[in-house]
Amino acid sequence: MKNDIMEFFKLPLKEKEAMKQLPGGIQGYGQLFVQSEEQKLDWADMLVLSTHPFASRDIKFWPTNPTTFRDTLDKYSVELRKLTGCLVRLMAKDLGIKNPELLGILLSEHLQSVRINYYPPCKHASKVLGLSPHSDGTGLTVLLQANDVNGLQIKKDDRWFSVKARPGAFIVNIGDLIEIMSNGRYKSIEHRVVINTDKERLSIAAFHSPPFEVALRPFPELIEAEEERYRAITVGDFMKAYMTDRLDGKRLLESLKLKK
Ligand SMILES: O=C(O)CCC(=O)C(=O)O
Ligand SMILES: [Fe+2]
Repeated sequence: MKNDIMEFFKLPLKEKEAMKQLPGGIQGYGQLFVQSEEQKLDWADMLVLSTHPFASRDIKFWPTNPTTFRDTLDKYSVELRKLTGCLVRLMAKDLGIKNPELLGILLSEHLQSVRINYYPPCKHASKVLGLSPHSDGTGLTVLLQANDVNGLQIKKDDRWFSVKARPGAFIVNIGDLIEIMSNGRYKSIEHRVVINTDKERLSIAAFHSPPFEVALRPFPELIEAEEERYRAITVGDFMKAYMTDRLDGKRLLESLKLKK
């Protein structure tokens, strides 16, 4: 996967633009969260692809150069779904959720998409951000810092900490949807990407979420003993709100809290 994405981003712009996003769409090569002509853009190119369910795949956006790309992504996404399934089972156990139906919400035909990020170096690195501060609007994200270059930072106690890139290691980020479902026991993590002056950086984020029609709310088993902390919203409505706004920390999730 690493080699295939490196080769893809090395292609001339014209070739990459064959996979260009279409107006109003999310999948494809380009940028996301662009709301205005005046907005300062993040210092990155990205390729966004839906990988699961099969019907959500828009194959015209899947590169054919390198020739192995499609097959590699197919295999990579299947393996990451298995990994996510294991993690979710462990989390459900940790939360004490036994109801198989609830577990099914997390595990059933969930949505999976990947965002492949390419951050070019920048001489004025301190003046740009690779990716603005945000928490992921998903359930669980499995992230690979693909060429082992640092850049990811997480926010803790109002300070930014760098996450060291370790060869072959995945980073698992809790997304906003799991924060809601766990009634805040698991917190989504705010993160951003900073740019290097001399090194390019590549990453692959794989996002996993329940299907659009699922009404997200804290699991009933959890709120028997504690108060409900989040307003219910469907996955589809959450994602729509997330994708049509700019990235801004955990603002959207905060707006769903019942007590501020
Ligand atoms: O490039 C990274 O390390 C982070 C990417 C990320 O946060 C995202 O795609 O949501
Ligand atoms: Fe992210």
